[in-house]
Amino acid sequence: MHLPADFIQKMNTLLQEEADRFFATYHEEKVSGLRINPLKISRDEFLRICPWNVEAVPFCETGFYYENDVQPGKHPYHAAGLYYIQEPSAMFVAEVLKPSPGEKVLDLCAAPGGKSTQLAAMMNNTGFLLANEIHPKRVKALSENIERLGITNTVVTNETPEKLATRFAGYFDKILVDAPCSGEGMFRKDEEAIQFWSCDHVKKCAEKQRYILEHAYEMLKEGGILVYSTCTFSPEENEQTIESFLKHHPDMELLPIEKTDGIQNGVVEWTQEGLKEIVYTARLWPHHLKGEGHFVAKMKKHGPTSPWNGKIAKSNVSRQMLRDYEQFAKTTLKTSINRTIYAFQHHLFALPEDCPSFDGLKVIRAGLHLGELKKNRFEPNHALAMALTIDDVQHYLPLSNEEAMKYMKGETWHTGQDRGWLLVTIEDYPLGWGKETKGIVKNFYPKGLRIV
Ligand SMILES: C[S@@+](CC[C@H](N)C(=O)[O-])C[C@H]1O[C@@H](n2cnc3c(N)ncnc32)[C@H](O)[C@@H]1O
Repeated sequence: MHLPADFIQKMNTLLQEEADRFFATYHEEKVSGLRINPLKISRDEFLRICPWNVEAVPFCETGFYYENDVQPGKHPYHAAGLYYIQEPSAMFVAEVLKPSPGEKVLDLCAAPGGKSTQLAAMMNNTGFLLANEIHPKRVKALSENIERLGITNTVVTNETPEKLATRFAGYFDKILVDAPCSGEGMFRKDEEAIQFWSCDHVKKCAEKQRYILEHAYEMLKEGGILVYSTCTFSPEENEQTIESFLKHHPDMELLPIEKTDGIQNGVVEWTQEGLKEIVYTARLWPHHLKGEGHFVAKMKKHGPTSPWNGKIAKSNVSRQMLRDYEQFAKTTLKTSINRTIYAFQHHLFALPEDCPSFDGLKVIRAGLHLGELKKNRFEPNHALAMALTIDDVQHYLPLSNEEAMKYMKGETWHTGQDRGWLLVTIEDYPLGWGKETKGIVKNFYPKGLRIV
């Protein structure tokens, strides 16, 4: 691995006698992790069915290390949303924000969704999570991950922080800014981050982070909590970004983060003006724990903030649309969806609780995508399958691991029965829909997700 000379010099100056231990980690193997999805599976159940050797991540209750020679991302359990592949240090960030069920939460820089999926699970799919991503390509991956993990309390948008701030001033209980950064902490995993790195890039990232934080501040309610994180080592993007933000916002208080298992304090000497409380922030270093580099700061807003004065979204579904959906629900489901139902053209969505109106925003996913009305027939969406359990449906088709791989390739099934919509499952966890007519199950696994 060829590290930039300026980076080596900078880290030597910052770390001094620790530098050798730090650089030695670049000769070690990367660590790989997955985080189970408690919306679908418990820790004990996962350990019962898990086909690989795994070891608990000490600073995240739902996190596990796995060995580098296995590929959990290719197993049907991944397609069933039982876990999310995530770099272990990154798992600590959502643990610091720790939203509760029923809260209003914003993940401002959310793609591909590692932290959003963790936050939604902590909220137990209740309340309202806005997962936003500015990049139009990256937002698709975010939306797919929200779907795969069976998340129903989340609206995914593709907006700038500025535009969101005009709509959500004073709205959120909790906000995460997992900022775009120079990615120094990911050099072991991501060669591209090395190619991109320069002292100038670090400076530009720091400017961008300040702009994003300003808008996050506007959207936080009085008493609200803001967590800022990066996956870089540079003080300009970490201690100094936070020091400068706090200087401009004296009503924001830096809160101590509890540190265990090798997590270190932020460094006062790396600030510009010697802010003592910066030790409350957390640094995750690859030479102190099993994970890559991360920085996390937690802050509380004390200043008076005008309460949000926007509108709540109302159902716009016609009687006919509702009748068509109910016809499907009566024959296929054993559960009812007790949320506001909203139509975008022919598509129906079940909105999160007390969902604000999002007219005029670029919405990629509005809560749970129920399905589409096609010539007075309702066709369920893959997202609905992913949010159900076998107890929620009239009929399901249990598959073995080998059969599940065939399903994910798009194969049809001969069953000899005629039961209509079936939830296709592995180990009782949904993989998608099949429609059984005259003995044959047509495959509704989305074409874009199929394996070749
Ligand atoms: C560190 S990544 C987020 C990772 C994500 N939170 C996760 O856990 O999967 C930072 C994200 O910020 C986005 N971003 C870049 N510029 C931005 C800006 N000006 N405002 C908001 N987000 C931005 C990037 O496209 C990128 O997806």
